[in-house]
Amino acid sequence: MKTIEVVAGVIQNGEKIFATPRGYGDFKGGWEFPGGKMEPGETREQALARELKEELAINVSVGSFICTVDYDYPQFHLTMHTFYCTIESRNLTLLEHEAAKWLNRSELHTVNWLPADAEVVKKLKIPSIIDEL
Ligand SMILES: Nc1nc2c([nH]c(=O)n2[C@H]2C[C@H](O)[C@@H](COP(=O)(O)OP(=O)(O)OP(=O)(O)O)O2)c(=O)[nH]1
Repeated sequence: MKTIEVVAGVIQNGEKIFATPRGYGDFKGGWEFPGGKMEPGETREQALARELKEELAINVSVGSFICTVDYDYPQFHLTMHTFYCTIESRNLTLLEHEAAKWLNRSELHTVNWLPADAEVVKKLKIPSIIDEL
C-alpha cells in the first residue's frame, strides 16, 4: 500500500485551537488540522509553514512536536507528523477550506475528526506540563 507523509499544525491562539473540515476529496467534511504533503528536501517544519501559508494565508511559528500518527486508510497508509503552531491573530483566510472553528480543549470532541486526527485530539485533551510551557 502506498504511504503518504503529511505534516499538520495544531494552531493555537490563546486558549483556542483551530479546526477545519476538509473542503474536497474522499474525506470532504471530516475535520482536520490543516497541513499537507511534504516535498522533497523540506524539513517537516518548512513543509508545515509552507502549507499553512498556502491554505490559510498566515505566517506561523512552528513550535514543539506533538506526535506522529500512523493510520491505515483503505486506500493508503498515512504517516502524519503534528506540531504546535502559533499565530499573532485569529485572522485567517480560508483559501482551501469552507469552514473553520476555534475550539477550547474541552470542546474538541464537538466536531467529527478524521480518524487519524482523533489520535492527536486524544493527546491534546490531556495536556502534559511540557505542552503548557
Ligand atoms: N492535511 C491533512 N491531511 C490529513 C489529516 N488527517 C488525515 O487523515 N489527512 C489525510 C487526508 C489526505 O488524503 C492526506 C494528505 O493530505 P493533503 O492535505 O496533502 O491532501 P490532498 O491529498 O488533498 O493533497 P493535494 O492533492 O492537494 O496535494 O492526509 C490532517 O489532519 N491534515
